[in-house]
Parts: sequence; structure tokens; C-alpha cells
Amino acid sequence: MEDLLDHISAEIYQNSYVIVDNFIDENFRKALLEEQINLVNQGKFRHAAVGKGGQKQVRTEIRSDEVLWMDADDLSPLQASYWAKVEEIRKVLNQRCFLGLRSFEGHFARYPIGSFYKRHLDQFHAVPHRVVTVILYLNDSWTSEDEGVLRMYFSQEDGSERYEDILPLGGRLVVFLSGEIPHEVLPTKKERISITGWLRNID
Ligand SMILES: O=C(O)CCC(=O)C(=O)O
Ligand SMILES: [Fe+2]
Repeated sequence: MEDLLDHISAEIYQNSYVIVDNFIDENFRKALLEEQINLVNQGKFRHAAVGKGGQKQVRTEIRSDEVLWMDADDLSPLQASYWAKVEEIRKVLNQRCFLGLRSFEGHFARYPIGSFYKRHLDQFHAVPHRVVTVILYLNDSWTSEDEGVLRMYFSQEDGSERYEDILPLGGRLVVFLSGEIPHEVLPTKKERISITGWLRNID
């Protein structure tokens, strides 16, 4: 974990994003996935909203995933174990990148077949406190035919833009600066399961 934390902080510092494969081992991934599927089956997931506070609304033309927010005071042992790993990332990013990260918030996400999340930034006027986005994919298998990629956009020095498509491979962790990298989830052809969270500069 030490080397990995070094790697994550160095990449965030230099490139504003990092992708780590096999961030969790297969047994842990399968257990988290099973727990999440049970919660889905219990009807606990809701259409995700966009915006914040009074502005919050379900806009399925912008995002059509379903989410369940994690309750920091009521985490299952598996969730607590993932939370602890994110806590390590939070600390190393503060030490090496001076990001002043104070807390984490996160939700489970389920993208049913055909769902997507249009291009956006995770940090904007309504949610200014999200500094670092942390996504963990839990899917059993994924190929390019399943689509549903995370597309991240990068502006280049000549003013043009390039993008990179990231498959939501199980065990893969994606970390990036919430206010710097516009991204979207392209329509998925297979149910797509993940945990998305944000390290914030408030408590
Ligand atoms: O699941 C993903 O790949 C990205 C999700 C996302 O952009 C978000 O929830 O803000
Ligand atoms: Fe996002």
C-alpha cells in the first residue's frame, strides 16, 4: 500500500488523475458487489439527482444511474474497510499535494442497461467542496463491447481537446481532481456497478 500511495499522489500531482488496477483483491471486490446487489434488490437505490440543496432534481436526460448514499455512521464492515483505504489516500494527498482534504462522501452507483451520465465536472458552483473524485468499479467482467466507458477529457497545450476512455473493470480505481477533468459515462450495454465518492475540503 505504501508504494501504491506514493504512486497515486505522484500521478495526481503531475497529471491530475491516476488509474489503479486491482486496487482491491478479487474476494473483497466480489463481496462488495454482492452486498451492493442485495441493496439494489431491497429497492434501496434511487434515481440520482443533479445539483445540490434546493436546486437538486432528477434529470434523467443528464444522468440515468441509480444511487445509494453511504452513511458514514452506518457502514457495513466491507464498506468500512473500503472507507479506510480511501482515508489512506486522503492523508497521502494532503501530505504530498497539500489539498486540504477533510472528509469523504460517497455513493454506490448502478447504471442499468442504456443509462449514462452526460459530460460534467464534479466540482461546480453548487458543489464547490469536492476536490478529488474517487471511483471504484465492482463489475465481474467488462469488455469494450459492453461500452459504458468513463470518458475523460483533457485540454492540450494547443487549445484542442483529447479524450481517454476507461473501461469500468472490476477492482479498478480512478482518482482525479474533481474541478479539472470534465468526464462522462457513455451509455452502457450491461449493468454497471461502482462506488463513487469525493474527498472534500470541508468536514
Ligand atoms: O462511474 C463513472 O465512471 C463516473 C461517475 C461520475 O462521473 C459521477 O458519479 O460523477
Ligand atoms: Fe462525475
